Order: sequence, then structure tokens, then C-alpha cells
Amino acid sequence: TRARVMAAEWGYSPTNGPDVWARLFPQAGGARQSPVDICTSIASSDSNLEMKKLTFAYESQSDLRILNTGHGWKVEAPQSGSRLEGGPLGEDIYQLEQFHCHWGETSAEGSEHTVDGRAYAGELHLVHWNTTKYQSFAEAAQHPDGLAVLGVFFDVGNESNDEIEKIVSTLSEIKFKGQFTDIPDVIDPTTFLPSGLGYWTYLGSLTTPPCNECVIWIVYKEPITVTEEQLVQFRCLSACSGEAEEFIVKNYRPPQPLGNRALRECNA
Ligand SMILES: NS(=O)(=O)c1cccc(F)c1F
Ligand SMILES: [Zn+2]
Repeated sequence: TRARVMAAEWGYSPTNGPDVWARLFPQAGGARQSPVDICTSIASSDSNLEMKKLTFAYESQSDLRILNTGHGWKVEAPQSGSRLEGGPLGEDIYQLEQFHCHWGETSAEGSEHTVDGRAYAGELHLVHWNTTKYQSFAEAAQHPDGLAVLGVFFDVGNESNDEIEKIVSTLSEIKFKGQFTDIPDVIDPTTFLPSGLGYWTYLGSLTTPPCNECVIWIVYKEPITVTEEQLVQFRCLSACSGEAEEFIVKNYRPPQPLGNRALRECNA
């Protein structure tokens, strides 16, 4: 009932999960929601995208703050010197704000976007906002071209990902919701990107409440590799702030209808 959802925080369980978000967050029931299933046969190879290459420039930063949001971990990385532009982003420049990721109870699931119905073991999101047009991240999130999110799939393999390991090594310090710590290592967001830079792009939303329809999505085709052990560590985070232990074993939203949205691809 509404009372139950009202009482509980939104989350990913049957009583407060994606199926009931629209009761509390009307945008979650909109026509440009994310994630979506990427049906590769309908992706149009847009020569326009080929022309305007997607370019990015990030700074390496140390002492970035990592937070347990109760729905996962989030690294706050406001980088005034970073730039994401070109590709589907028109003439505007987008600046990195934060990055986080989504995972599942097992490695058979966990990504938010799926490719021809196939889920990956997880998905990293590098969240940027349009600094050409808007004065703040919060303002940008109220506009259809406000945010640009780079999605990178996780495949499970034998090599642990060194950059992800820098995140994993801090998780014991932020076991509970609301806890945060600084990552001592230097983090270079470029290292999260796959070597192959082909991507799909479409207009969508935040994949968590309030699900604002303000995101230009850019999802890389090539996954990066992490180890099962690294994902196991993600699942040890607690969704609660107190002694109670409710592990964040999954935090992905299932695919939403693409509707009549264009899905374009660029094989960089
Ligand atoms: N999962 S998500 O990348 O769509 C996302 C979630 C929360 C805040 C955001 F700004 C955001 F982009
Ligand atoms: Zn996300």
C-alpha cells in the first residue's frame, strides 16, 4: 500500500523497488526512462556521430570522497577541469560530477542496460553535467540535456581491475549508510574506460529516483574486466546506518520501454 511505500525509503526490494517507484516519483513512469535493453539490430549507425568524435579529458585526483549512499558507493569527483564533449552532446561541454556503480546478487546480472537481453555483471556510471548551459548540477538535472552519463559494463574475469581495487580497498571503512572516507590513491577516471570506444547513445533518465528525464546516455560497447572477489566486496556494503545488516546485494533497475526513442551507435 502507499503507506508502506511512503514509510520505507525507496530501494530494490519488492516493497520499495523499481515496480513501485512511480507511486512516489511520478517521473519514473515517464516515456524516456532508463535503463533500456539495447537492441543492436535497431541501433542506427549515425554518420553524424562519426563526424563529431566524443572527446573527454579528465584530471587525476587523490583524496576523492567515497560515500555509502545506502544504495551503493558513490565517489564525489567534481572536476572543473574535466571536459566531455562532441558525439551526441552538440556544442555543449559536460563536466564530471560523480561516479558510482550498479551490481547484482550474482554475476549473472547486475548491469542496468542490457544488450540484446543480455545482462553484464555490473555497470559503472560516470555522471557529468552541462556547464555550458547550467550553473549547477542540481539545476542541470531539471533539463532534458542537463546530464551526460557514460556507462561501462563489467565482465567477470581473472584480472582484477586496479582502479576498481582502489575503490574496493576503502569499502571496509564505509560499511554503513552515510559513512564516507577519502580514497588515498590517485584516481584517473580515464582508466575506467574500455580500450574500444564504440558506444550506443539515446535520451533517457536517472536510473534511480526521482528518475529525472535529463540524461544523454552514452553506453560503451566493450566491457571492462573485474574479478568476482571485487564484486563480492561491493555486496558487503550495508544499506542501513546502524548495527542491523542488510547488505546491498543488488542495486540495478531493470530495462524500461525504449518507446519511439532513437538508439544510435558510433563505432569510434
Ligand atoms: N544511475 S544514474 O547514473 O542514472 C544517476 C543516479 C543518481 C544521480 C545521478 F545524477 C545519476 F546520473
Ligand atoms: Zn547509475
